[in-house]
Amino acid sequence: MSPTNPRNAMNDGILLELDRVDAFYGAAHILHGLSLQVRSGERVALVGRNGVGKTTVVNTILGLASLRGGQVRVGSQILLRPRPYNAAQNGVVVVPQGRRIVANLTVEENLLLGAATGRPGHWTVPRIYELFPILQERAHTPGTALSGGQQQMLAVGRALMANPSLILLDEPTEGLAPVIVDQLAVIFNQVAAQGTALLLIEQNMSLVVRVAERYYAMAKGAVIAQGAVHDSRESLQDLEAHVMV
Ligand SMILES: Nc1ncnc2c1ncn2[C@@H]1O[C@H](COP(=O)(O)OP(=O)(O)OP(=O)(O)O)[C@@H](O)[C@H]1O
Repeated sequence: MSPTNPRNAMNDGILLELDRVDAFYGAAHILHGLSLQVRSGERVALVGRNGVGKTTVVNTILGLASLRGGQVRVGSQILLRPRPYNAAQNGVVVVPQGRRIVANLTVEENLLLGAATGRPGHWTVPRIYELFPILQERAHTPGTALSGGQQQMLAVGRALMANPSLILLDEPTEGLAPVIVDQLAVIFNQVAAQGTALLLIEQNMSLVVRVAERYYAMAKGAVIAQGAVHDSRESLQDLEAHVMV
């Protein structure tokens, strides 16, 4: 994309683009000329060891880390100073690390929070309950009374309620049992098949090879490798080399 030609920017299928981004927390320089792109309907993984800056990518998009070089684009909007609401307004929704379920709201109320942007689309409460029947069973339970895996399903359901074009998933399987990770792999593929693009930040490469079609690998605040992902042993080994400590 040429940043000087906004007319082309409208219809090129790019949902998210970081272009040579430098981002900081105070004086701490975390992202160094980082570029990545997600297009309509893509399933992209962002991988790398602890502390390389993956969550800072999300925080930069949300304006929670300071963007001091390069630019961020969400949907057709180029953001020189991103604010937390810009992403959701442009169809890019985050499932944050740690899930952040609202404690004093029920499961259903947490889901309805996700619809606050008012974007119309496929996803409604009944459709979320079809995807996650356990959430319907527990609809009137406080959200934080759910198990870790169920809270992750609620966080994904809440994000879908915004009818996003792209969901950013920040380490969605952290701390979850393998059987729950398997269920989430199926769910993420169903969501993608319905047309929503995914940016999956993950340390569990067995999940990445089942969900993603291409990847970016980060080290020290920059992208150091990128390529295709296949559901194969070779691809798994290739990806694991980027996250092994
Ligand atoms: N609010 C903050 N202020 C200053 N430095 C921070 C802040 N948050 C994170 N950092 C630092 O920024 C760097 C990148 O952190 P970040 O959370 O983006 O990494 P990550 O790749 O997401 O790691 P993890 O997998 O552990 O979440 C780390 O060195 C971290 O200590």
